[in-house]
Amino acid sequence: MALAAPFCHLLAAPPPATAPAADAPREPAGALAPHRASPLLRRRGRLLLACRVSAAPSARGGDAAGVVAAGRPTVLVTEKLGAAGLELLRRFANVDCAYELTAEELRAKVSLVDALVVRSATRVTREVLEAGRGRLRVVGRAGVGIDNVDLQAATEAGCLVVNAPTANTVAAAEHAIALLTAMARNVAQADASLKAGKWQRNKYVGVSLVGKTLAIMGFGKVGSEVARRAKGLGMDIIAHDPYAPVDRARAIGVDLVSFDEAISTADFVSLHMPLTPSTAKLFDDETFANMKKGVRIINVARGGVVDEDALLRALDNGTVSQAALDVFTEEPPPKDSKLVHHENVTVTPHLGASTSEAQEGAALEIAEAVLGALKGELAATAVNAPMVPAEVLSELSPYVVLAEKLGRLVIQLVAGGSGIKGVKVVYSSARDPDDLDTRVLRAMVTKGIVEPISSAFINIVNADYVAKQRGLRISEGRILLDGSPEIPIDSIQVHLANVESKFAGALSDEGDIRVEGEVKDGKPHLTLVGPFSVDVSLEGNLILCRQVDQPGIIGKVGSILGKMNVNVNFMSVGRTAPGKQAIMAIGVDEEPEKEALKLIGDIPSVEEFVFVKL
Ligand SMILES: NC(=O)C1=CN([C@@H]2O[C@H](COP(=O)(O)OP(=O)(O)OC[C@H]3O[C@@H](n4cnc5c(N)ncnc54)[C@H](O)[C@@H]3O)[C@@H](O)[C@H]2O)C=CC1
Ligand SMILES: O=C(O)C(=O)COP(=O)(O)O
Repeated sequence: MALAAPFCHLLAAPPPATAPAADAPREPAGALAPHRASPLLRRRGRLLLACRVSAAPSARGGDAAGVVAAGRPTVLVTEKLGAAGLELLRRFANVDCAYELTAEELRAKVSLVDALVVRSATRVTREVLEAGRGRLRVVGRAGVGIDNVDLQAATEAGCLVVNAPTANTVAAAEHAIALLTAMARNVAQADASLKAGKWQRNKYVGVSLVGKTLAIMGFGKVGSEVARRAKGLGMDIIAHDPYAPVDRARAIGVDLVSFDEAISTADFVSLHMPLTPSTAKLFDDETFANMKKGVRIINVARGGVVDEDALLRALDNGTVSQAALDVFTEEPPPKDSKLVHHENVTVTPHLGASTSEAQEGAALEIAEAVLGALKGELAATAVNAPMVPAEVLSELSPYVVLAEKLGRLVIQLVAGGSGIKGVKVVYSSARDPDDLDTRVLRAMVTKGIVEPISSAFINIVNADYVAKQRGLRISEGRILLDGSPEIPIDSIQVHLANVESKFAGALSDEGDIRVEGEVKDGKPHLTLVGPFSVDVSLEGNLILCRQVDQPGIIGKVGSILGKMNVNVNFMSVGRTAPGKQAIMAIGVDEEPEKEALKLIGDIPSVEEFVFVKL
């Protein structure tokens, strides 16, 4: 599906996949955060995509053309979503809601859709992403944890993964508190006992929370909200999180401590870290053995961070006196799971995010992100693509086009058979290098270089990955100019070192193929080929001719093209000195017939020429 929006080519490159950084709450110590609803909810009625990158029409506003102009995208939703989010998706896309699909059914369906929206129960494996290759461009996770999505495979396939990281924070934190208090007072067990006709007041004596130490393992969005709430219960809070900013903890009145200190001093341990290779089964026999005897554990994060067999052993030998679990390694857990049936364990079926408020919020948050991504916008919640702020993207938008065109041009100047290894992109700018984020531009140069010579489909998500796979080293350089930092970039040069060129005129004095472009009136222009200055719009197709500078050549070439019905839209001649070598750059709307190109080549003073499709 072709999309009309200006950034659709970005989705058609990335630092390594990283989870979005935790929101740093700034409220005073002890204050509870409100529900972190989606930007849409917060701005009531006005859809502002979290990362709007252009003046493209709003997805909710009157002009839906940005999304649907070239055909409505199709979105597959495989788990129940809040109604408002579904409604928003339906306004701009064909929505197929198909729940409880088998892996085989999912693979079949995914090949027919542009986007897939899931929650935690759908496993978006490499096979699923392979099945979607060529069409599937966005996976939206209506929630936080993206451990059910194979991020590496998505990146390789150029498929953007977005999540909804804020809408269910409060719900998850509230559920952790619910489990903490219910566990301490045996609420679930006492409820079951009373319903079974018993009255067991002595059996269900609980423990108090006030004055007890709670260790929060993973001090991100949910962890910090749990800390605030638990403070209100009079608990002493410590937290362990190797990546959490100390000031955020200090602002809430929480001490960040080492893993060992956290687990050995806490009466209650609440888990709030993501499931990653380094957190898988972090809570094992050894960890439990180092905990305070009789400790109580709450897990509203992911079952996989706990070795469930080890937990069962720790419960049986009394090291852990109680556990409250919302999440399991396998969901649903086996019916005869000893852990689930253990009398000292309180369980819920992954309900952390299941409040109506959180569901509506997450559904809207993901619908906005998916629709924005389908329009080619870079969502603020992209998980496997560079997080480039909206204003930066908006400012760089004409340079994005220029970067890709220069990449396309330079690769077509390479003589067949010469392998490209090193690409250097040099930005001339008066701006402080720290204020110029060039990741998107680098990705687009890569796209321009690799796409014409391969079947690879390259976008902002997978450009770096594909470049690495192909052994392409893309380096960047800066030329600092005096002048106004208002304009982000004066020119972009692309150099290819150690390659032969089929157009010797493009070789710089250092022997590399070199082209340079600028943005003029918002349009990409070619301004330098090798040592020759030219000025030609980088649109459509281009003929580059090298000749000895003399009168009449422009006329000869122009008349050949005219006779062949090829419209010349731009022409520029650059020369090193009068009467010496010159380069003629001719922009043409149509691709000239071979015969026309041959006739141009036959003009005696034309020493070489090349036709390039941009
Ligand atoms: N049960 C449910 O329905 C829900 C579960 N969750 C889960 O809760 C967890 C936390 O979610 P958020 O707070 O939104 O994520 P977040 O990304 O804001 O916070 C996670 C924190 O864990 C920290 N962390 C990473 N590795 C760690 C390690 N080895 N030791 C200690 N800390 C580590 C990170 O630095 C980060 O601060 C995730 O696993 C998420 O999937 C979230 C929402 C609902
Ligand atoms: O957001 C998360 O990480 C959750 O675990 C919530 O999962 P769910 O969307 O309820 O399947």
